[in-house]
Amino acid sequence: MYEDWKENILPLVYSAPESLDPSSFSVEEYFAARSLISSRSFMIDEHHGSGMVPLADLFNHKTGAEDVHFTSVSPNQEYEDDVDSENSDKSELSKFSDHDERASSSENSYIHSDSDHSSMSGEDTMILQMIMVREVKSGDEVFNTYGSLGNAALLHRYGFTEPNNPFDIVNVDLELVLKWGCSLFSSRYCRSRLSLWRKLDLSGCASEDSEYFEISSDGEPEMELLTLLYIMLLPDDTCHKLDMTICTSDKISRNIGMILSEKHDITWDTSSEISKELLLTEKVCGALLTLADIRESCYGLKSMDEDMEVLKGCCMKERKLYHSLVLRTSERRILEKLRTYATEGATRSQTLQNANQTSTRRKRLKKH
Ligand SMILES: C[S@@+](CC[C@H](N)C(=O)[O-])C[C@H]1O[C@@H](n2cnc3c(N)ncnc32)[C@H](O)[C@@H]1O
Repeated sequence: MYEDWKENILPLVYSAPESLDPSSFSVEEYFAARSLISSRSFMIDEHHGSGMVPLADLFNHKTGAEDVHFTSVSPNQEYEDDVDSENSDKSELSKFSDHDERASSSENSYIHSDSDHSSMSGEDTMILQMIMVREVKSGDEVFNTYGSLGNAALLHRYGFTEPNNPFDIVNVDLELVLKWGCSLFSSRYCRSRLSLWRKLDLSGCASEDSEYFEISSDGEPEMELLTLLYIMLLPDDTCHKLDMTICTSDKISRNIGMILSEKHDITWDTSSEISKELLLTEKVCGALLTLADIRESCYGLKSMDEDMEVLKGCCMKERKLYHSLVLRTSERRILEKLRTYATEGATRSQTLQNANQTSTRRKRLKKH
């Protein structure tokens, strides 16, 4: 953004220093103007990109409970369609920030033009319908929804958070996972395990300058993270075997599934995907617990209780403090759930291992 300002705004100010007050065109002013626009812009379509839509940006956001809904329709459809049967061939309009790659590729970030009347075809006559989809009492606020967004995304794009947001997540950077790995193994070891993981066609979520994994609001980590931890902790011989299998076959998921099931003495259904249960070994669960601690340390020295205390005493006038505390405390609650998830996973893994050992012993006894 700074580069944008330097390239586009600064030359403008230099070109007309008498008529343009430089203080109105400072980098801070530019950032403020950009946030105002991006928090109110919509993705129109592939052809037009993002833009302002007068009136559609009137409404504040409520998660999963919109009162008003936007759809774009062709003029012919407008009078034919029944307002209640809105879903079939109309398209959705949603808010999005033009900085975010995920948002720009997510389903509800576009007005999906129906093919016959695409604005790309030159017919720029799509009509925007603003439809009330709920009863709203007179005097009550009418809400739209900007999508299924966690608090970090809401704060980053729109400058606010929602308490008890069911779409909240915690991001764990790949860098942080590697930091954990390098505390146990050499960096060469970690790099080779990471490259094996990549050979399985896996990756984290990508943002501008980092790769990360999501922990959902109920504390469940992404499959990709579990697989990476699992591979980091595999014994060398199993790892080598996996590497060889990957190099000689294209049925990657099936192969890793077979190797894992072999190791755990579990019957593997070749048509099924690798399950989280299979990956949740005691060691992987231990790694999750350490990762939760490392991630929590990013919040500094204040404890969760201290944060909650400050939040309780914080009024809405202190907007920045309030929203940063809602974000912090909700993320820390998710990390707590991740710990519970890992602890329960470790117990299940232990039980499964004990059961397997008992059954192996019985089989051996029968043979004798
Ligand atoms: C599209 S505008 C919504 C109309 C808005 N009230 C305005 O100022 O134009 C988006 C901005 O409204 C504010 N906003 C929207 N929903 C909100 C909410 N649930 N709580 C607090 N602020 C909200 C945020 O500042 C956000 O950047």
